[in-house]
Amino acid sequence: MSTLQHSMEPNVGASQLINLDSSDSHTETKIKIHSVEVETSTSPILPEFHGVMVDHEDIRVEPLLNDDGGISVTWEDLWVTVSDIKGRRKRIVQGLTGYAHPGEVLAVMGPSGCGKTTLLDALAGRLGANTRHTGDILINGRKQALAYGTSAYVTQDETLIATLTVIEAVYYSAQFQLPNSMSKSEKKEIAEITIQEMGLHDCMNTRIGGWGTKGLSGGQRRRVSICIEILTRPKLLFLDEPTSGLDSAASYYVMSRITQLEQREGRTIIAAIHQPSSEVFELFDNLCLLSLGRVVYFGPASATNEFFTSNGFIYPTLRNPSDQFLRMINTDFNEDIEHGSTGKVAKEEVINILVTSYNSSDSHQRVKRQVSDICRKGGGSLETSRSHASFFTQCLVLTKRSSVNMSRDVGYYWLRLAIYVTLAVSLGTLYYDVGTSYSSIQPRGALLMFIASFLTFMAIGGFPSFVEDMKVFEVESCSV
Ligand SMILES: Nc1ncnc2c1ncn2[C@@H]1O[C@H](COP(=O)(O)OP(=O)(O)OP(=O)(O)O)[C@@H](O)[C@H]1O
Repeated sequence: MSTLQHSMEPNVGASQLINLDSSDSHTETKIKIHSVEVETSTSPILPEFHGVMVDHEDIRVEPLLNDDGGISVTWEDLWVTVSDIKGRRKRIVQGLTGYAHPGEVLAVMGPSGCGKTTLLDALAGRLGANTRHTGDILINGRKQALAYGTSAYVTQDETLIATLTVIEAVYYSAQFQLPNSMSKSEKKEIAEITIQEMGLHDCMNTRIGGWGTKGLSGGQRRRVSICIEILTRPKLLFLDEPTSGLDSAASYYVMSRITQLEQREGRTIIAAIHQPSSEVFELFDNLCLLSLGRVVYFGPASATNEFFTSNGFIYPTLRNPSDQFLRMINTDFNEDIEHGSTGKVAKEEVINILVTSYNSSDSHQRVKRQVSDICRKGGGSLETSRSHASFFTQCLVLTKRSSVNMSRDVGYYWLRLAIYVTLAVSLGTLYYDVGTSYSSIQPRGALLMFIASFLTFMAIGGFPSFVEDMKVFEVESCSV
């Protein structure tokens, strides 16, 4: 047993390095705190932890209240179904219960198609029209909508304007997301700092690129998307595959910068992630492991290994743990898994064993307790509204951005301009001096008809660009 010497600030997140004074050796040890369950007569808010006697082995600090305006999200018995073309309903996620605290990263992991994105969409209120959900999704213990700018969602697919440079894309976004009370230079500074935080300073002036034009690499584009979403410093951040397309070093740097922000600003982060390296995995506070839409495990990420081992699934210690347990619960490929007591078992059986074990485990009871505690105690009051740029500024910035985009798109703008000029000269020559007599009515009518039909057909050529713009509009209108 040791004494927790360090007093924690109210807005400090759960993953903090604190000094622990070991009473017997008098040596200072740095430990990472995941969560603490301490029963005291005082409030369990973090600042009350002065001098509490806690177990050295597994100290867990779980802030139950967030008076600093942090956001706790809970979901209880969440089911999401989707209707197929025959009208039958297919279950995508089945009876999920969990929570995400301010100052913590919750990683949602599982094989492809297990329902990670669907869970994020349900929590963010972005489910599609053909999906239905039941169960409670609560923000700080209440059913409430989040104000503008308090949450952000980085989707799996990037919707960026290919012709813009990195700084332009982020700065334009800053101009219409950040409030009018900020000066242009402040907005630019925030854009530049955010770009630097995501390690993109070397390619600030590189065009994003896209179909037909090479620009940023896939991983860099991913980071630009993250930059744009974190500009408003949202309290709740959903990240769908933030590290896809990144090499392991870049994944680590991106995730560690995101977690630094989360610790500094008491942000709640829920990230669906495919295959993190061991180092990235260590950055997660809690893990929600899904398979076939069911929870296989929910709890501290650091205790996942123990959960699998206690259920008879042992994997080599020197391998990346997430690779190992994701392989065990992936039903897309047939492979029997070594099970301690019964020899080899099929993947479906592995999942059944794990789901049954989790449902009857202490971890599951702890999650339920946490959810009901959060719901009972609620949380700090949420911001009712955050200001953003006025309608007029938004129109101005979007018009400017659109003009820059079009002027850089040779096919869309300059080629058309050349065609129009050529056509105007040709038609002008053909119909030059048609006169003003009755006989000139017919050539005038023909000219008008030709111009009208030509412009209509030319407008169809702009359709692909319009579709791209609509994608950007959809993403931006969801976040603004
Ligand atoms: N709107 C929808 N209509 C039909 N099926 C859907 C819909 N949304 C999700 N699904 C199905 O639900 C399952 C889970 O999809 P989801 O995108 O949540 O998986 P995921 O775990 O995020 O996968 P990945 O890691 O490959 O992105 C998939 O089989 C998918 O086809």
